[in-house]
Amino acid sequence: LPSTFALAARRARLRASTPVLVLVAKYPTPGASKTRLAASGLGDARTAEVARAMLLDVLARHARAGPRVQRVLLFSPPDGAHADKFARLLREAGCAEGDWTLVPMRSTDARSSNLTAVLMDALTRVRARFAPVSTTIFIGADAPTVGEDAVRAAIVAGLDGRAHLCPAEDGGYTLLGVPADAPASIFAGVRWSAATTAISQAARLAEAGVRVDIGATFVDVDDAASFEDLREKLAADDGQRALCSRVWALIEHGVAAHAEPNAGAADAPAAAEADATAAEPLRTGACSDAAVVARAAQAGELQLVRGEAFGIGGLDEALQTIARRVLATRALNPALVERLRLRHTRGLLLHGPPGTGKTLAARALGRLLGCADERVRLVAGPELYNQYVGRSESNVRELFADAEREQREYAEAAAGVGDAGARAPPRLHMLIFDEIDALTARRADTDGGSGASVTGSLVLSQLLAKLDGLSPLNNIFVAGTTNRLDAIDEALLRPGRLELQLEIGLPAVGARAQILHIHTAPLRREGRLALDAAGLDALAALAVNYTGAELEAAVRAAVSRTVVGARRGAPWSVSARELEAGLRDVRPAFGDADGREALARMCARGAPPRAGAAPNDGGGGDGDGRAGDAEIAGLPELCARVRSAARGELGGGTFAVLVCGAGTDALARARTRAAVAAARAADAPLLRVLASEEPRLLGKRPFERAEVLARTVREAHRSPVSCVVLEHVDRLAGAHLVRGLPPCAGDSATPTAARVDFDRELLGAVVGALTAQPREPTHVCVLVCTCASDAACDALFSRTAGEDAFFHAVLAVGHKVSS
Ligand SMILES: Nc1ncnc2c1ncn2[C@@H]1O[C@H](COP(=O)(O)OP(=O)(O)OP(=O)(O)O)[C@@H](O)[C@H]1O
Repeated sequence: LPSTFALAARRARLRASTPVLVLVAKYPTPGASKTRLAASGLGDARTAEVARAMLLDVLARHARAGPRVQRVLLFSPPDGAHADKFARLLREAGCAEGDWTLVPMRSTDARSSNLTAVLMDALTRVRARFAPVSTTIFIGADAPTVGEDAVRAAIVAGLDGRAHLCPAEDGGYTLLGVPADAPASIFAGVRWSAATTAISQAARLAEAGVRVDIGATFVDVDDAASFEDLREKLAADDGQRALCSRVWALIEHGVAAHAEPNAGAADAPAAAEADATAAEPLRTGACSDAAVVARAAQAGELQLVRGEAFGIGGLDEALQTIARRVLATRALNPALVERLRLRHTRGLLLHGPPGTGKTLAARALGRLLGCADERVRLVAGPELYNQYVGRSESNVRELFADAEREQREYAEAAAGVGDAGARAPPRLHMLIFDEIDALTARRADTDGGSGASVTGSLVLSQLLAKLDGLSPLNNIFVAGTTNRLDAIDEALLRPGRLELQLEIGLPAVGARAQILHIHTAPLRREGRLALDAAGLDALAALAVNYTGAELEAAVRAAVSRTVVGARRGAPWSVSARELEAGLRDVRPAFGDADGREALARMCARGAPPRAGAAPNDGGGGDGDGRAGDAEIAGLPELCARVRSAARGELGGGTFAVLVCGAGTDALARARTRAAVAAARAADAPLLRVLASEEPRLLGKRPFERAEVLARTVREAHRSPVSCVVLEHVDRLAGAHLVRGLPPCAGDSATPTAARVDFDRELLGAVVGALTAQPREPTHVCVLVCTCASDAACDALFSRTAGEDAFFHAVLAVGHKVSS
């Protein structure tokens, strides 16, 4: 109760105080503002016009904000001449006398261009001038769509002592409401003009003990891409268009930026361009409470980590998890980290199919960690190998050398020996091992001590030694990417090594739309994309199982098609038709193209040897189990069940079908046709056919065959719906006939009949494939198996007796399965 009263009293006090809205604005002088937008082909004069129009819109829009709100125009350059110019702008915007108070921008230190100093000073002066002040809300002139609702939300949050932060789409922020109790130091150490500006600001607020509400996201215009985003937003929203009438008028009169912008950097309130300070890693600042660890990781702040700011689509959740696990402790003061004996997460392993953005995500993490590009090293696995004895291991040691040297110098300086200049904590280095499986294949898997395997093992041992030896100050972060988690030596995955492991799977439909949006952005900016967002969404729905890299390739293919198809000199733009054709040009690795070809070959094998029959007509059937194959009793019903299973009507999981039939050639063919029909009924976007006579299986040892089978099924499970045909499952399981013992005169041994036996390893692999369930509970995998001999079929059933749930559907072609 007392605390409830205290809170109510504070609220009442704050309600009686004045909220102040501070617009940070730089005068739109040609050549001196929005340099990146100007460089994008718009030119200095037009860019200044855009900047001016946005400033006028913002002034007019917020002049009408709530009656008790004080409005300050914090202007730069801060001289008398510009004060007059801004006064004229205010009149031009239709503002009444007193709507805005003109305050020249000033910084408290010699570096007048430092945005941190500018904002700290502004906060202190505003609080002194309008005391008592409740919330101080900073906005910029580059975000004309930031509205009254956002300002109101900031004022309300301030009454409860919370900050309110509206992110920009590029990782910066467009509005910050600072509550009355927050110190001005919340701006110290913020990384301005970066894709991590918003999260860095949120981390600083958390360190100061201020909770943050994350508000709506707005466009912050500073380059061609964001200007185009603004155009799209205004075009789609009548209300916003009316409130941003000046900038819209310019857009309507054909102002457009053209060249490829420098993506990724962000401005926080308008004057961010003026900030010349070097970006600092996220580990400065003072804090005194271990609870800040929890605060830094609180969900609100993590919403600020957006893949789009790094040109990554569909990986927001993965990036937020990485940020939570990796950034939270690194946002703390190193001294506190030492006192609390905290150990940062020092390693990350991203695994998943090729081309899904694992390397992109690892690089984005480097930027989130404030690692300058020269301190991020991308190492391709095989690059480290050297034929000379010991060279490969020394290559590994060299990778760590710089970070270790900096760490040593710091430790020496702290102990009073060595160079005193090295007292600043060593900066973070990042190593990204691409295809780390090449480097660290499981030591047990390396075959029998060949030269290569011994080197691989030594390289891994060296890497493990280096990871274990990293000093507690943790000035190095190691990330690995792989397509084969199963091939990674477990020693590498232990805590303290690559302890955070995340799967980056095939992108779902929303993620595919985002990726297409990212890769078509340059076309859109150039006015060469004849497709809106809804069109891209429709395309994404078509591109089932395409990875990010394949979507990018499809866009490239569409551009080539359009350019080739366009008449010489005629204007061209990429349409939905070309993008669809581009998708068809790219064969997705997790698609059905290879499977369809294999199925067509199977279909040809299944055709009855009838004179004049087309190879693909399945002998009087079209192979889909609906119209033809009438002579195979039960096939239409089987196909109907498969279809319903593939649609998810029977729930997620593995759905196995066994088609048996042997004895005569006609039965064998009918069996093959039935399997093809069942596989086609599944109509799965991922289709694989594995036959025992497969070239990739021939001549292979049982464990290698088992591995191919396991990998095929594992990959199939990545797709929402998949179908794997195991032709001759009995042979895949290594079925063979064991001759019986004949009765023998004078011998006590009982005579036995011939029986079918299996290779234990292969049978294990087949049973494993039949029982394995996709990790995603909604994914469906249809396994269509054929069995080539009655005896093997019976044996397979007797082997799996009690577990006949293996086969959810059995079609016995021309004979009766005994089980
Ligand atoms: N999620 C994504 N968003 C945007 N682009 C993507 C995405 N995933 C992949 N791409 C595109 O594909 C290219 C390759 O991606 P990346 O190298 O990160 O994949 P990967 O998963 O590391 O592949 P590999 O396992 O083969 O190394 C990227 O440069 C990018 O253009």
